[in-house]
Amino acid sequence: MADHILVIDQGTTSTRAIVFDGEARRVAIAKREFAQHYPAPGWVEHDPADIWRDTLAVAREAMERAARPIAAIGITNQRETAVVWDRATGEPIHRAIVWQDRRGADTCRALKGEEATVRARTGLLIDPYFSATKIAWILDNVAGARARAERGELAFGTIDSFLIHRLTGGAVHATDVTNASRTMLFDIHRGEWDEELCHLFRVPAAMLPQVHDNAHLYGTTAAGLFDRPLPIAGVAGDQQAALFGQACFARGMAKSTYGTGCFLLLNTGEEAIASEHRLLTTPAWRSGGTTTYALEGSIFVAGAAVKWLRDGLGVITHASQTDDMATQVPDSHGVYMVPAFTGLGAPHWDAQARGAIYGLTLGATAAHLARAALEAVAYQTMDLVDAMVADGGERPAILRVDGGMAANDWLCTFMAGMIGTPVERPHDLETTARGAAFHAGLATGVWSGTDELGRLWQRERCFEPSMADDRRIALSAGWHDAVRRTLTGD
Ligand SMILES: Nc1ncnc2c1ncn2[C@@H]1O[C@H](COP(=O)(O)OP(=O)(O)O)[C@@H](O)[C@H]1O
Ligand SMILES: O=P(O)(O)OC[C@H](O)CO
Repeated sequence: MADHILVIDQGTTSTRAIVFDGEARRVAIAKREFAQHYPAPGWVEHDPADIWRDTLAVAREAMERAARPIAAIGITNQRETAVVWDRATGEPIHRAIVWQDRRGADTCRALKGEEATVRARTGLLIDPYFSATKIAWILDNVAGARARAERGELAFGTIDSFLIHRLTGGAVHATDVTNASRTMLFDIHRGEWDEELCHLFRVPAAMLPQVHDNAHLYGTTAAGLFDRPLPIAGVAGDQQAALFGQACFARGMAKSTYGTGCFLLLNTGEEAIASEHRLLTTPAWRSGGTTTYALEGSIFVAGAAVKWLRDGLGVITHASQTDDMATQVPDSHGVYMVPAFTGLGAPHWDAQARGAIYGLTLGATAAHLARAALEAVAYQTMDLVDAMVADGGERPAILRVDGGMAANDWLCTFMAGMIGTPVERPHDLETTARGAAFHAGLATGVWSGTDELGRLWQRERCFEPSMADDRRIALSAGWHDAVRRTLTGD
């Protein structure tokens, strides 16, 4: 029996395809980076044609390298990013508006009075990060689009949905519960689209895809795309997929992914905890109609601050150098970096805040800046964990980390110290793709259930907390002072 799973991981800056074997080991990978478009300050767009072209290319390449029969396809993706296409031709009517895009800010500000309702139903805050205002913008700015959408001629989808549509030759318009939950149009308690929210955000319900469990037979790839038609059997937004891929199946387990940004998710079981600290409540997965929920803290800048040290300031040539630089100095010399380059996410949600560096003296060096950039990531993680605990979530006994930046040993050690919890790193840092593979493998009988999947998770290293309390308290106070000075109150 074929037991290999092909996962398409469509991220913000690259599209990857990874083949996993029946032991969830990676046997082949192919990757392509694609163009980012910034048509105006605060706007970010992707061309869906690029995404489709790269998806096909990397999927074919990875399958060829693996040279094994594929049992099923899993899809995981950057969330919230919105595509609107013509149902008749399958052609997008505008470029995709990316999750980082802030053009819906004015609309969101005008609707702030409705926040309590939106929060109660969707688990989200009113923010341009989510899809709803992006869809409305396309309908209002492409000639004739709104009328066509109302007549049912246009379809909306997040990237997973767009890819399912393309892969099935236009036969299927569907998404999964995790992607649906990031639109601001989905009631996470009833598990359905919400007509009133569609009305509020001016998105015709006729445009929306059907919503399914994560492990589900979404459709079969169209003839001619691959050697033979393949079932698409698992779909999840990338951060929820990472929680699943990190085998955080039990309530109280948490993972944090450090890529461009950082996303920390805590499994809260079948309870959808309403946050009082501006965290998001989000479905982690749905199986047999039963939803497991998570509390999510989203930080917009993590690895991006290190990238800025490299590309913006030129003080490093490779991201991994920050590990040695931070080790070289005994402390940050009083330097704090608040990486609010694109505003601050959870728990502050201050869209107008901008990055700041405090405490500079003539003694500050590039090593102190590098250390301050890494420390900021740990401080923000600490703030998220504290907010989750204050919301009634359990303090995670262990934090599992992944993503490119989790390769940084110094960061993992410092983070364990600041949050007072062991930080565990798995062998496979591609946990996002792994999570989608798990869903697809469950749907097709490659794996029997979460007990078996839990046994496939392998620890590479555990970083134990070893920081003295007085040091942690002093650093934390310095960080919070820096954040206070950065917030705009907007
Ligand atoms: N060893 C490292 N130390 C610090 N930062 C790193 C390291 N390796 C990668 N990064 C940062 O992590 C990010 C890359 O992680 P990745 O998971 O590939 O991101 P994404 O999928 O969001 O594009 C980059 O922003 C890079 O600056
Ligand atoms: O593409 P990534 O890995 O940066 O993830 C993006 C998130 O899904 C945005 O919510």
